[in-house]
Amino acid sequence: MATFEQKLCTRATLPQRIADLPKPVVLTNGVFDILHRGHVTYLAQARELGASLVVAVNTDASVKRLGKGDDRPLNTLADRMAVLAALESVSLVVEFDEDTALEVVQEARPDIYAKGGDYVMSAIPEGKEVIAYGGKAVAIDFAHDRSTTKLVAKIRQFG
Ligand SMILES: Nc1ncnc2c1ncn2[C@@H]1O[C@H](COP(=O)(O)OP(=O)(O)OP(=O)(O)O)[C@@H](O)[C@H]1O
Ligand SMILES: O=P(O)(O)O[C@@H]1O[C@H]([C@H](O)CO)[C@@H](O)[C@H](O)[C@@H]1O
Repeated sequence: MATFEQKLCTRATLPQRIADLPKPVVLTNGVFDILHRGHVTYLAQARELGASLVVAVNTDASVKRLGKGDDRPLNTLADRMAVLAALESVSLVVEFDEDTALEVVQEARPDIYAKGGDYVMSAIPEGKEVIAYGGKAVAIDFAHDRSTTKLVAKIRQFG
């Protein structure tokens, strides 16, 4: 097993694994189907908000329910998690099968919840929850105009 795979974490062990991380802990969530520059910049900025970064990743079934397209995700959960775990900015990677990461936030109780600037913190369940228990919710501005959907469209153009 590659060393970075030690960052992969089950839901059952999440609270204990978080207890062992340097504080403050930042948590974010998402699909991360084809990783791009926007993602890695955003994750590095999220990590800089604290001392550790936990990434909760949508299962393949929960991605399907998000309506990004019948062919999504292109990369399986196991592959998306492994790629994220290999990043220097990332401390732990966990999956979630619910429609939102609210339950993960309730189990993990991060000091800081971060999401890309396409979300309004006070409008999403994860942001509301962190604010309610006295944590911080931070929307990080987009540094690069990139998206997995755009990349897929570009690839299809030449297919
Ligand atoms: N270009 C970007 N800059 C900064 N943050 C981003 C960027 N793209 C996505 N993010 C953030 O990364 C997280 C995961 O995003 P997501 O997987 O939805 O990326 P995406 O490329 O927009 O995907 P898709 O095109 O499939 O919707 C979200 O919190 C999102 O806000
Ligand atoms: O990668 P995405 O599409 O930005 O990730 C989604 O974020 C949603 C957000 O946290 C608002 O609740 C979440 O609900 C969804 O399950 C995806 O993780």
